[in-house]
Amino acid sequence: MYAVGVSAHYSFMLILANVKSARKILSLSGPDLQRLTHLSKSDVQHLHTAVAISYRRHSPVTALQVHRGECPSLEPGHKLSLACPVLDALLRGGVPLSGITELAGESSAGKTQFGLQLCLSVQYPLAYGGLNSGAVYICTEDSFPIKRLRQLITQQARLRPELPQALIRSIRFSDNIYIEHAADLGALQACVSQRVPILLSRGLVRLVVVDSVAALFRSEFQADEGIERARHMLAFAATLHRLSHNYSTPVLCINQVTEVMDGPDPAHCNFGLVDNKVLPALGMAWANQVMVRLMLLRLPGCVGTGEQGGTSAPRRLEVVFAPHLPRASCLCGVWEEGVRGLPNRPRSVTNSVTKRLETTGELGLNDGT
Ligand SMILES: Nc1ncnc2c1ncn2[C@@H]1O[C@H](COP(=O)(O)OP(=O)(O)OP(=O)(O)O)[C@@H](O)[C@H]1O
Repeated sequence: MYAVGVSAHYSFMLILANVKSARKILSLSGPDLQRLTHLSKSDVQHLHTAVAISYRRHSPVTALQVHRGECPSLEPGHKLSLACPVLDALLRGGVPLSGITELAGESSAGKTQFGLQLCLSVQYPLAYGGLNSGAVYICTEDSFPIKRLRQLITQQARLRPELPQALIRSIRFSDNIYIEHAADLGALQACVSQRVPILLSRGLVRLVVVDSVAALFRSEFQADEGIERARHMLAFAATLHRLSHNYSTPVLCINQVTEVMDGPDPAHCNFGLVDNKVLPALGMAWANQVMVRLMLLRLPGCVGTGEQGGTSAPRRLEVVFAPHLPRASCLCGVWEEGVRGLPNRPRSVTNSVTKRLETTGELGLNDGT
């Protein structure tokens, strides 16, 4: 199919030359197109320009415009808030609007809790760190934790007391979260390449969460099918990148971890080895597709800064790599009302836990914030 603006004469010559798509026109050089269609040089130039213009989604933005903040569609500097000042400080504002952000961690580390919290945070107006839109949550493994989501919604006023309470009451959080289940890789690829773009293009969502990315790639390939697995993984990541960049939408991929059996390897340190024990799943092929890699590690003991005096197992959220962040970490916990970072030195950490965390060096890790 040709672009709007291609005249009947050009169409006739193109059909005769068996050039039947805009992609083919753009991939042929001027002289090649001239030779095949017998059009003049200026006609071919006009044809190339007409096809390129009608297929270009947005007009180009110069670096100067971005620098001056004259491109509102790019929302310069805006990030999706994690709904907690400590966590936002660690990530310098929150999750970036373009590129893949990965959150890896062991089972029960609290990865899904982060994903759910972002699905609520994205629904707030820009002024409160949201994107004024909904979220799509793609489950590949477990069923969607709907009860926990309902609980988090009812607890929003406690999690975010600084926000106008009327605003919190006015948002119909559960109406703006679209849940997808993908049981195999084919279903996952169909979901991200067919259904998710529709939600994004209609402005219904501006956050994509994949929970988890490792499950299907791990289960559908044997150990000797590494190349095939990498091929599928790159195709999947390319689709996510395209969606993220076209719609300026954060993509959060939750990942599992693998235990390192053969001792510490310094090469692993840059890719997420926490305490020389675990590494995010899916290897280097996947790591190269990720822009921001975060690790969540559950620590022993308990901390208590829950709104109603509740306690939580402490966690450490660590920036493993990101182009705009130093390697840093902070302590956090999961309470009934959601996930919260703990200020630099949490006063409410019980004495024994404080001692244990101090001896293991877990406290005072807010080095980069
Ligand atoms: N209502 C709640 N109140 C307090 N803490 C909770 C609540 N619900 C969940 N949690 C905490 O969150 C943990 C589970 O977190 P989550 O389901 O996000 O783990 P996960 O990292 O996604 O694990 P998996 O990889 O197994 O899915 C629980 O162990 C608990 O510590």
